[in-house]
Amino acid sequence: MTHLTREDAEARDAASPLRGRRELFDLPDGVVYLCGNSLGALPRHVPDRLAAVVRREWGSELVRGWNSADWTHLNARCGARIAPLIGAAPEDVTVGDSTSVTLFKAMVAAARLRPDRRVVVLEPTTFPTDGYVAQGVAALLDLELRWCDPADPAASLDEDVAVLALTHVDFRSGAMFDLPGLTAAAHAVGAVTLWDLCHSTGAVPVDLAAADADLAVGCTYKYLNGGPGSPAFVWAAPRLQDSLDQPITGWWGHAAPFEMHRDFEPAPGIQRMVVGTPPVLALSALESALEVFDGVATADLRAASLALTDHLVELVESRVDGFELITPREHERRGSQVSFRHPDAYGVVQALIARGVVGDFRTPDVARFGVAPLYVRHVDLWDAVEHLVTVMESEEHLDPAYARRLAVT
Ligand SMILES: Cc1ncc(COP(=O)(O)O)c(C=O)c1O
Ligand SMILES: Nc1c(O)cccc1C(=O)C[C@H](N)C(=O)O
Repeated sequence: MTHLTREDAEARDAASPLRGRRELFDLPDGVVYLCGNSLGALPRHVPDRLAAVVRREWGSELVRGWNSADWTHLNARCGARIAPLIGAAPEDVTVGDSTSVTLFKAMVAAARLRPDRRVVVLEPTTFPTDGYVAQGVAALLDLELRWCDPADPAASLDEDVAVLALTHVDFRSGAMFDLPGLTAAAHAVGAVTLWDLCHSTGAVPVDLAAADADLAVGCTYKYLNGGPGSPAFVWAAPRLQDSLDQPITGWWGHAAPFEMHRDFEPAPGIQRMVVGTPPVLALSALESALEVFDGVATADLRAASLALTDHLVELVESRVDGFELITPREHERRGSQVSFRHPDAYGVVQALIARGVVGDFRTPDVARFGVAPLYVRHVDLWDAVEHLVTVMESEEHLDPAYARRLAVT
């Protein structure tokens, strides 16, 4: 039995620099939400803001909204709000297409920065879309994929490598790569880096400028709470932007879209990564959602996330048996989730969901708990583990209703 109590958890929440932020979110009663690394929670003010965009900007303004509501600059406005969370200048980030499409554009552009080289290094346990997109890019540009050892990606670098493409925080284990160190190792052999920040941004601050990184992409529906399917962001170092040759040359990436010229001429800066008409409703929801980060220091975000994930590890390890931690214990190697292997992980996760503790399962045997520091409290973790103890003691996880099926989550 742990020496930790619910009162200790309450005291930790009261001392947290992020205390009170949870009130900005509309979370259902009785739910402990530990899946913000898949789909972030709904900020309370977003439904009214979105309704106003639909009624006033679209309904009343009609096509005039491009100017009167400044829809034209929504991509850039969202990018500017994300920038401080990734160590970027506001003008160096834009938002618009899905993560997979954005990865495709960025990977082609990255490879074209090194036209004399043929190898893309990536990691075999990366999120599937990253590998699939790389396979498509390799086929298109006649490149070779080199799957590195996740324990040592730098060992796969040599002077044939054009691009090192890594996901900063692993979706399954929550393990985090050394972004500055691997960026420097890639640069030492003349390669460029493409970082996927899907599982970092909004929970794990990064400093792309300080690391002298090259390109980065990330989704906005996880810790940025942009809503299901909200569009992804892309950043490129200012020193590279005017050399980026991305493959989907649409009119919104043109230097003068409304001049309607015959030939493509890329816009200056990061705008050239944009393709077509921005998804105004999705970007409006995202722009509004990002307000929950106003006044949040990135150091506080990280400190809160680490305190919470430490606490969750301690609670699980002291109160239940049979769960093998696969998330690194070292702070410098951990993102903002805690994952355990368990032979009945699928049933455990389903039994917890039935009790209102929403985490998720990842094949083959991983129970994954995302910790979004803006709205997950220490008491939530305490309550979640209380449920876990009951599930294991009463063997609810072995209920035939939880026999493993293919699920969308
Ligand atoms: C690392 C990573 N990359 C990409 C994606 C998703 O790409 P998309 O938004 O295109 O579905 C995810 C999660 O879905 C992810 O975890
Ligand atoms: N993007 C998702 C989706 O379209 C459906 C279901 C889940 C997702 C996710 O985001 C999964 C997530 N990237 C993961 O880390 O597993």
